[in-house]
Amino acid sequence: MTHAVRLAQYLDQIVSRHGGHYADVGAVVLAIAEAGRKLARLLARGDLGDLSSPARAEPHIGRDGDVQKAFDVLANAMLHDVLAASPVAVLASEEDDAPVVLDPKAPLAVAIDPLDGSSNIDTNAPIGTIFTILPADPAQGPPERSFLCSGHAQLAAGFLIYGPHTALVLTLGYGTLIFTLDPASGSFVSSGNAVVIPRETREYAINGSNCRHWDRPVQRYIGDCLLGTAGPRGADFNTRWIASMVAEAYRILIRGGIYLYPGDARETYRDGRLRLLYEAFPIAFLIEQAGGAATDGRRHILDLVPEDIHQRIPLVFGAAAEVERIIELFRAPNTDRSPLFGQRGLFRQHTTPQAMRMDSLACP
Ligand SMILES: O=P(O)(O)OC[C@H]1O[C@](O)(COP(=O)(O)O)[C@@H](O)[C@@H]1O
Ligand SMILES: [Mg+2]
Ligand SMILES: [Mg+2]
Repeated sequence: MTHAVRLAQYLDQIVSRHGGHYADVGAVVLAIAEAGRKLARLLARGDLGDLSSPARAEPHIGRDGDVQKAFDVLANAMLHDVLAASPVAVLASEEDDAPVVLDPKAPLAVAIDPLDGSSNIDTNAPIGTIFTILPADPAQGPPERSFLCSGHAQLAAGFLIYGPHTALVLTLGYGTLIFTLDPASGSFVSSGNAVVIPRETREYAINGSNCRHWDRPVQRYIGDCLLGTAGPRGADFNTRWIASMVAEAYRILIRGGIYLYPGDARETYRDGRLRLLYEAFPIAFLIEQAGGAATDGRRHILDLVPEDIHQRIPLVFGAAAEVERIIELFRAPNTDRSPLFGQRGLFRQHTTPQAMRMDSLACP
């Protein structure tokens, strides 16, 4: 039997059970939660005025074609402020080209996606803030060095989700817990029960508009799901796509499922869309601590080491049995091909994804 626990209490418990070095980690988590509380209050107003508009008159278009919104910039500035007053040596952010040194003598490095799913600000769909906390590299090297280590180095990771309610999903390596914000008291409170993702699922999330660009193993996996009870899976699948990874991850933590943002044949999407350091690493840590799995198709996400703080990575996470199935399809993509993607199927088989053309689509 577990009891409701406040965030600060939980962090104290971790310190007393697992060591004093978690005190600094706890201070950083509380600082991020404080910024999240303020962001949630702002978003709850609804009318954000210019905050949901492009950040500049000459819109800054990112490498993936995204326009940086004024709210992306505001969220980044708010997180910088709280983390500058925390034991953080260096901060990397999706919104900053290079890491920013805060307190060179401090023990921790933090990487953030200040606003995930920011294309959804106007639509009232859930969006969030993702973070990972790592040990700072004590050597006086270039600031990015602290971030160029494997995902196993993470001391803590989490995300805030700003939806119908605000919640903080957190792991310090001792299970994944969800803390819900009580707007009356301002406290984040958890039931104390660790989250468990079922191994099996019949629900997947992927941006299906990119199907003609996908690599064969992904086409095969989705094709089998689409065939439902008539196909090799022998079961009907449900599909979801919110275009906000925190919202998809939250749903998977609550009721299971699998999320895919694979690499594809488009020039700028060979490595997918999501960033290894501040999107894939924290989500993989949270999902694995909840009994799920995360891969780029071939390797475990947490085994990877970024070469660059903004490096992208194909990302598949969620129900462990489905993630294993995807890894198996990448290992042996041609065995027992799905009829949906065969010669007379929905998508004709091409030797390379680049060779696929629109005229190869034939609606069933
Ligand atoms: O618009 P697409 O290609 O479907 O991509 C949506 C994905 O991109 C993201 O919005 C990327 O995150 P940012 O909003 O932080 O750039 C994910 O949250 C989401 O799953
Ligand atoms: Mg993001
Ligand atoms: Mg973002």
